[in-house]
Amino acid sequence: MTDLSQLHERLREWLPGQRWFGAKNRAVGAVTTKQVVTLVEGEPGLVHVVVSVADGEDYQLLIGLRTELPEHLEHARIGVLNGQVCYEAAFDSELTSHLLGLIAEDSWVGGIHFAPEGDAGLDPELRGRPVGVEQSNTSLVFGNRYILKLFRRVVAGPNPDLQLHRALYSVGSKHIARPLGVVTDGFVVLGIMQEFLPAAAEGWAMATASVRDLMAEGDLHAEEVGGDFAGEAYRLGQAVGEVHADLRRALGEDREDERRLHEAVDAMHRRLDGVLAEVPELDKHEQALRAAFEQARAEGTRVQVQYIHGDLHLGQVLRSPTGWVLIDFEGEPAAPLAERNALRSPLRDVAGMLRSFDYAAHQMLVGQEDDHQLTVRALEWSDRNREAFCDGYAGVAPDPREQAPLLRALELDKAVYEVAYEHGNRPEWLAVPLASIARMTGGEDQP
Ligand SMILES: Nc1ncnc2c1ncn2[C@@H]1O[C@H](COP(=O)(O)OP(=O)(O)O)[C@@H](O)[C@H]1O
Ligand SMILES: O=P(O)(O)O[C@H]1O[C@H](CO)[C@@H](O[C@H]2O[C@H](CO)[C@@H](O)[C@H](O)[C@H]2O)[C@H](O)[C@H]1O
Repeated sequence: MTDLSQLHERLREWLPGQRWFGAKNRAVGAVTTKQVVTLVEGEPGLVHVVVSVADGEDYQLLIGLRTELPEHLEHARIGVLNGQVCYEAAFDSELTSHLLGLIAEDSWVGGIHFAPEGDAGLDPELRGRPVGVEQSNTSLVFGNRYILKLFRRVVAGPNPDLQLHRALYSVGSKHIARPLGVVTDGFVVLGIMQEFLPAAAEGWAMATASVRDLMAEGDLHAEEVGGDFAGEAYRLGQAVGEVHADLRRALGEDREDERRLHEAVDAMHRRLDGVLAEVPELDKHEQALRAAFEQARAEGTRVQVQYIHGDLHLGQVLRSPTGWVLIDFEGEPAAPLAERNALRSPLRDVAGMLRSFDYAAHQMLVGQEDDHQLTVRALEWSDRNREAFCDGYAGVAPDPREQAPLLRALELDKAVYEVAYEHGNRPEWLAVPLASIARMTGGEDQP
């Protein structure tokens, strides 16, 4: 095994600068190497590495090795090891192309299995380029036909993204990208490859463009402005309802049960405890949040549970020419695997999407001077699209609005998660979930 110990100190500095690194708001302790596998020998070389950071998180790295780094890869430099430059290999298409070849040829290298799914029939010759978006993981697109997502934080156990894609594909779901390949070391799913949808637009980009149109025409209502999103929000609601039905069909569901409601509410309080300890700005909302959680318990709504997406928002849905497609069934990146693999209420996904409409409408106001007209427009856009989404969902599944206290508690619980997420990843956006909590509970900090 290549000795990477000379690189550990450098990785301690480099890791927190990566978008996908989960422990950004904590000091990184010692870094140790768990596994090193040489995937490509020679110049340039490619090694697959799993490192542990001191607080027990494991991360997957793809490290390129060259004696000299060309100018266009300089931004990817990590450090120097035995006279060779080490760098983030995801940016080097000369190296990433090997990954597709390994999957297409169903290969084993040093205990790692690169396998095609079913009769995928992959073309091994396409070159890979990284997806240019901020991500929790790293995705490579091959010739606009395949997309390989390499999970950065690796956790042993069943991978919900892979399991749920396989299950949905097996029942012919219209709303997923076809699974085409998997990379695993037997304990951990390291990556999954899917059909790439080149003509698809991201829901977040479409929704925020619609909000921008509305803001530019401050005197008009949402339905009077070009780029109204309500028709798409309705179809998205239908698609999410259909995916939930497909997941029930493929994997079953569990009966309604009051115990589950208590467990769900207890988990909301526990999450709040954790976030309060990290983010003092949330203190003033504690009482109102706990009251909303308890109201859901008191209403005693019975909770039907099943497999769900787990982290549904407008950045996880793509509008393809034939309809909405849901991606990334991994669940919340920071949640423990057991929780991400558990059966949960489908209202959780509905709540995630409702939060996202609120985000799309209000993120544009962050850091701006208060403008009453724009604030009213943002609320109007959010209400209109949230209703349209619920109408679409209710056309194919039980109407989520019939369980209003639980839905509200789940939305607030998601907003608490977002407070922690923004605090750790995008502090300048912390105001977005905090203002939503204030609006929903009638508290301070309302814009
Ligand atoms: N099948 C696909 N076709 C086209 N683009 C995709 C596809 N899957 C993912 N993407 C693009 O890659 C981005 C990241 O994918 P995602 O699975 O959400 O990764 P992460 O878990 O890192 O957030 C998405 O926002 C989308 O723009
Ligand atoms: O897409 P990921 O699985 O990485 O999800 C994480 O990052 C999301 C941001 O990229 C974050 O979503 C929050 O911001 C979105 C806008 O950027 C908004 O649409 C979502 O509603 C909001 O929750 C997500 O929470 C996090 O898990």
